[in-house]
Amino acid sequence: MTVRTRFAPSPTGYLHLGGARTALFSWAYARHFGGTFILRIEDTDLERSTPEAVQAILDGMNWLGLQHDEGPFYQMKRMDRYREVVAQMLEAGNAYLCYCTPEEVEAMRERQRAIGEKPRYDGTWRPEPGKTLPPVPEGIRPVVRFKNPLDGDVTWNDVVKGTITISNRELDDLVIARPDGTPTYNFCVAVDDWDMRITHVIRGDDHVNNTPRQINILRALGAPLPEYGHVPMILGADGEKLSKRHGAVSVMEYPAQGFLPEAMLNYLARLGWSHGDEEIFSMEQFIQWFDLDHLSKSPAQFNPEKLAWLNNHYIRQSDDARLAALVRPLLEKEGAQFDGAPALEPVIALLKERANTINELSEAAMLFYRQPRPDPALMAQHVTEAVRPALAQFIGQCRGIEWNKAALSASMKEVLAAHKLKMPQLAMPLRLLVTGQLQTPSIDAVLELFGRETVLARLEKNLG
Ligand SMILES: Nc1ncnc2c1ncn2[C@@H]1O[C@H](COP(=O)(O)OP(=O)(O)OP(=O)(O)O)[C@@H](O)[C@H]1O
Repeated sequence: MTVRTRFAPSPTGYLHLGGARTALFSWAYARHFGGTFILRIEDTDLERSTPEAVQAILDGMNWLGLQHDEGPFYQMKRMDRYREVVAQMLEAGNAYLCYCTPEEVEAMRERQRAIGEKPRYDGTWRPEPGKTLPPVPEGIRPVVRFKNPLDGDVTWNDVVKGTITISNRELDDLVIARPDGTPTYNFCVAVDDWDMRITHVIRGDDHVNNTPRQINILRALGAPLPEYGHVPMILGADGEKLSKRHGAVSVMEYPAQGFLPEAMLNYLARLGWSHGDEEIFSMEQFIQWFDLDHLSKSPAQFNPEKLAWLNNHYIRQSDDARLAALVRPLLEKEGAQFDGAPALEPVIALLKERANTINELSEAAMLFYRQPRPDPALMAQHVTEAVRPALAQFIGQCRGIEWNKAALSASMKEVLAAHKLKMPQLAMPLRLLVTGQLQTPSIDAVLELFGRETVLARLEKNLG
């Protein structure tokens, strides 16, 4: 059997980390078994679905590299198929027309609530052998209801949660088509999973309540049942379920903030799944390891610090050319001047250790691409009369040394010894004069990158 999994978001907003993590598990399960991963857009909620949200989902999946093998299938394009199945179910007696108005259904529920019963459809229009149905009222367009079994249980062996049993008495005769003929959610999902030959439905556990309804519909259709695995929810830092309606951030905010897709994937993979103590792994490794046995049964909370830590790891691992290509447009936006400035790649190499995001890397790199404007108060504090002679000697030595980190460091040490100063007394004014700021990576490395002519020009200009 070929494993076939699907991710089935509704385009009622962007893709957030909770949905993306669930998509990742579904994708990885298919990849692990050399199976097929299907993308299905559940766009039947016409009021809330938008083309922009569809695009946002596709963009998010694409950024993460969660390529689908089939689809995207759009439910709105499958209406004829749903109507066909509704007709078949009516024909087979698995569904029936119900002429109750919404007001009558509400009144029915009120009565049940009043006597302390769980509100449910009372079966007025449900055909049973020997039962006489009420006369069909004039001018009412009926809904179609599914003839849910009255007794017994629905049991499935959830691949994440273990055995789950729901009594059929808990389940109403679900409306599967509205008065205008449009099909409803659980019905469409069941037909789709059947038609798309889904073998494993891996989805968030917010869907557990839908599963017995879908199983009953699939059974009535004579369709094979997929395995179901309900993965725990991802909670936001506030402990609430991440949700579009609850202000969760779009996956696409993360590239904008300077996160790398491999860091995000690694982070998401560990949200609710583990392989021993492994924290850092590639997607190839993840696909090889991924199974449904090591999923956590409790919700996982989003932890921005851990994501930042992983991003820093992947930034350090990335080659400088790739990082430079990501950083350059950000620098350009900040008005960076590249003429006569150090090449970007060695700058990246110097700074990437400490950057948690590409944006931080870009901010740090600006040091090399703007004119320094040392603050006069800081100048007065650091460029004192006591250090000026030392600076003058250093400038003099700069002409005669080889221009590299080791030679610069040796030259500075010589100046310190001659003037009985400590390193910060020379390094701080040098930083201020050459870069305009006090916080930089090690001064010898910074000076090396700027190059002899720029360093001397800036020292001479800013020393006045
Ligand atoms: N916070 C979450 N954690 C894990 N999975 C989630 C989360 N929110 C949604 N999912 C899962 O993502 C998949 C796609 O969901 P869908 O796009 O329909 O979101 P939704 O359930 O409408 O979410 P929302 O509550 O944000 O509107 C489903 O399998 C759903 O269970």
